[in-house]
Amino acid sequence: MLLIARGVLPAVFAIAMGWLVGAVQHRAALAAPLSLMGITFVLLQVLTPVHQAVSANLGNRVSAYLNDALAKACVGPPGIGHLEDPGLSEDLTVAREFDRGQTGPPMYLNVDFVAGSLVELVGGLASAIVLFGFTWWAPLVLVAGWVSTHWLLRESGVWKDRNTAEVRSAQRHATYAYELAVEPGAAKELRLFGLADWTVQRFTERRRRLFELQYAATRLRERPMIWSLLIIAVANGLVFWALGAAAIGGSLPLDRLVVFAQVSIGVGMIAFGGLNWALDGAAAPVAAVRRLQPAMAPAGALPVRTSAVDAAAVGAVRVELRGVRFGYPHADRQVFEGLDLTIPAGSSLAVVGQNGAGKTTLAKLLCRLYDPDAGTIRVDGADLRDLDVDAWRTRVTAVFQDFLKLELPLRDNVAPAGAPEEDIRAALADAGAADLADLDTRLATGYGDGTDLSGGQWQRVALARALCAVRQGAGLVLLDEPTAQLDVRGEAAIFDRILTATRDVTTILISHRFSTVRHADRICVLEHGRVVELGSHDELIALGGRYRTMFDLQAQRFAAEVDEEGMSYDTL
Ligand SMILES: Nc1ncnc2c1ncn2[C@@H]1O[C@H](COP(=O)(O)OP(=O)(O)OP(=O)(O)O)[C@@H](O)[C@H]1O
Repeated sequence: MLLIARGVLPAVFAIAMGWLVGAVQHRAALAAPLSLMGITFVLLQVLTPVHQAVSANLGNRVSAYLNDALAKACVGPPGIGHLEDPGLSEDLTVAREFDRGQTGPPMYLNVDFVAGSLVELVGGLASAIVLFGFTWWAPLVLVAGWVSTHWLLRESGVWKDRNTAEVRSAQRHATYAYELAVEPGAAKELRLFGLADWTVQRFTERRRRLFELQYAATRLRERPMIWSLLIIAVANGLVFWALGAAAIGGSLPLDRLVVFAQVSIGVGMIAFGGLNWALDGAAAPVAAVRRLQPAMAPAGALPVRTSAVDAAAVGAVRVELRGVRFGYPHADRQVFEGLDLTIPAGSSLAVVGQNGAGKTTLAKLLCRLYDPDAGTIRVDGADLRDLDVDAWRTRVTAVFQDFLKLELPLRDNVAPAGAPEEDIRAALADAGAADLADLDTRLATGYGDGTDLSGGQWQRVALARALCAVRQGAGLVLLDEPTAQLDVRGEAAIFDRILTATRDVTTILISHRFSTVRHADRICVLEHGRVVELGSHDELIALGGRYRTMFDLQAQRFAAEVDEEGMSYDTL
């Protein structure tokens, strides 16, 4: 309504002006035409800022809708393949970054442009309708002339090529360099390794490339420009010639001439303005989100079998992997090529192997973040794919290497889904973090009551989260380098407590530290996607194979340590 009202006002103003001229000519009363002119003028002034506010609001709502839709598309799938899929990452960048204003106006401005341009379109059409009062062909000629500019100049649209791979890739790199520059996480090493200038240069280069692409797309191409000018000149020449001829011939009185001359100019509002460009700018993130939604769902999907088994069991879990084959999507290398492994319920298994051997991938498969390409993973005899994913995930818990640091109070970091306070405190104590902070202290700086933790302290919190989940019923615990950031003293002390706390559940410990590994009931050595050795520490040492070699290598570098207080640590 607002849009149409604003659009027709210029035509109404032209009519009022003609009425006023006629009234002056015929010495009639001026009050009515003057009032109409006044009201129209005031409305024109008032409606513009109102309209801008409404369209900015609409733009913000569109942004919020897109952000919501993207968040749901990312979080919705039960697996995580869609977030690690290189084929989706460029769309993800466009969809995520659209409102930062780096690659085009933010959504609220785009929507304002679109709304403003639609007002002009309505205004031009309203003028054309009034012009029918002069003659039938004049508005048709003018509208055709001005509409042709949309078609002819469309080719020069700012972001006509916005969705090309080159634009998206330049955009992604520019964003990456920008984040490196502004995020605190990268600040230390950027400075230490002298990368600050490189980052700025990289950002500037990518931005320049984006501007070049933008300019190339914007550049008015000569031929369509000349055609546009010609068509518009001919159309306006014809109409104004006809208006002049009619006025001179006496068939068009002055008041009508004033109206028709004004609306003839007004039809020009239809011309190619910011509409196409703004529509492109507003449409690109919408298109990216709409492409992502259907693409992400299958990439992160975990097929549900019809014969779903209830996973609401309790106690330690028995895990069996048979002939498991797995490769990450789009990767040319298989991580597992027929992995066989059995982990009895209530036992602890340490997994060792070189970097990239697949230890973390094994943990991801057991959490069912991915399904194997072939083979089966059975828990307590049931195929993991037959279990309800959410129910299974209440039975498995993990500390990953890149564990989550929630900007929430310590209490919520330990029990994100809630747990009795005594369990939270006990879990913190088991992780050696009993005195870390008050449970209600927010673990983030930048808040009045917040505090940040050291790397090792954060690791204890992540450990406490897993141990708290054990108290809530998890039967399988995956610990991926759970003590990597702890000091030797802390590690030795905590490890015993972890073993006690996880005594009744099945534990899989991934570690390069043989001082912790040796405590596990059994140790498995992963190599080239297979188990090459399996047994207790003593058995594998006696075997004299891969484990023995790795153990001896580390043993040469670590002797029993005695600190300044005379305490000795069994580092190996
Ligand atoms: N998201 C991913 N997409 C593609 N390939 C991946 C992905 N994550 C891991 N890989 C590859 O899978 C292989 C196994 O990785 P994984 O992280 O399981 O090794 P790891 O044994 O845990 O290594 P580390 O000891 O360094 O932690 C590696 O070759 C790695 O490059």
